[in-house]
Amino acid sequence: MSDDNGSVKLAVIENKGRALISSRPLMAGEIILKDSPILVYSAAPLASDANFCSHCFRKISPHSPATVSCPNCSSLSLFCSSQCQSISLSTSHTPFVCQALIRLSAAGSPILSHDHIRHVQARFLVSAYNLALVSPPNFQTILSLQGKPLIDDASIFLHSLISSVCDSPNLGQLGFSVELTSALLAKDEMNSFGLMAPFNPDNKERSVRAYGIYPRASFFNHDCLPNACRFDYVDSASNLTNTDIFVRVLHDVPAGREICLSYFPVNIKYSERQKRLKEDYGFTCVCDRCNVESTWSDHEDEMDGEDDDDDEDMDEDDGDVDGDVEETVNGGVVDEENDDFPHAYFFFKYMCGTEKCGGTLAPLPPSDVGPSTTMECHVCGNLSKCED
Ligand SMILES: C[S@@+](CC[C@H](N)C(=O)[O-])C[C@H]1O[C@@H](n2cnc3c(N)ncnc32)[C@H](O)[C@@H]1O
Repeated sequence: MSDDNGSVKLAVIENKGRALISSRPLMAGEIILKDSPILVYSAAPLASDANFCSHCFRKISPHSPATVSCPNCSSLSLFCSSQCQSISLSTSHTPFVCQALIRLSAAGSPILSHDHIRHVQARFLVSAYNLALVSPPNFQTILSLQGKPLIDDASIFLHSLISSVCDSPNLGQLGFSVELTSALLAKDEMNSFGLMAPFNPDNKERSVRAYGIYPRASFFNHDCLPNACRFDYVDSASNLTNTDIFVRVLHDVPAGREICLSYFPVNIKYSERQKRLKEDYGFTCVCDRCNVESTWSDHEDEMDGEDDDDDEDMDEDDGDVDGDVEETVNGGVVDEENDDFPHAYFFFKYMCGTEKCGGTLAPLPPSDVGPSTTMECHVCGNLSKCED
């Protein structure tokens, strides 16, 4: 596999599976992958009022003259324009989806007494089975992604729920079963990207508006000191491509190097990162940062600007980052004053300084004259001058 501009290719790495590696030297800020989702579904609780388009997930006002609703489920599904409505009625919001959402949201529906996470999983399953009916190749792509099925109480409950709300004689031909439902849930958990609502400094948590499955971006492995991060522009990008994601490298990368994202904000402490990666992704991280931090005591674990109470909250006062970095190699660090914290430079240069943000900074794409010195935060979107 190669992307549009030939910057990454698919490889297999021992103990990691498929991975994306640079096929040529990459310049800081370069867009190495632009990916469109094959499935996007809402992260909102069922039976809640929609305040974003059910197709493109752009924020909308229910009172805007352009806003239209679904002719069948009315306020359950609003669209930002008749164009989105028309596309959606034959793709993501077919009669199959509409009827399932009406039933799931009806008073007395068994899902309504469950946690938000089950609502979102139910939405995902309806969307995924709909995809199987409207785009079998994309459905097969989802099944080809990483993720081992686990038949547990949650998947048994969700399968029986979906059986009771989804009507289609064609589902049987797809192999509709609790095994398939469990497999889909595993693929979603392992591979979906959250499309975030805009950053609001008053909220501690940045809410996820929708989840998307991106067939090529799903091949990025995790590193606790990533060399790339992904950007989305759900509210600001032009209609119908606004759910695309863009992956940019943080710094220059030589050819043949694995390109990794961090699966969560980088300012999370070692034990929490290991726990999440094990529980949610099924692996033990042995990246360079984890190797260093595994030798730290619990006290030291909290010394790099991490906040125990809030993963998203970078407490700058706790940071060891003081700019005393002597030399850098490829985004790595040589800090002569602090051998125990070789990644100080990463936090200094690539960690967003906006309060309560926790985002990663990447340079804007390079121009003909060279790399940009403006950094963009992938969470709050703030632009700042590069600090060296
Ligand atoms: C989104 S997928 C990434 C692509 C995946 N390697 C594949 O073969 O499709 C996430 C999965 O990749 C593997 N993975 C990602 N980062 C890893 C790492 N740093 N070390 C070991 N395995 C990793 C884990 O199996 C994880 O559940």
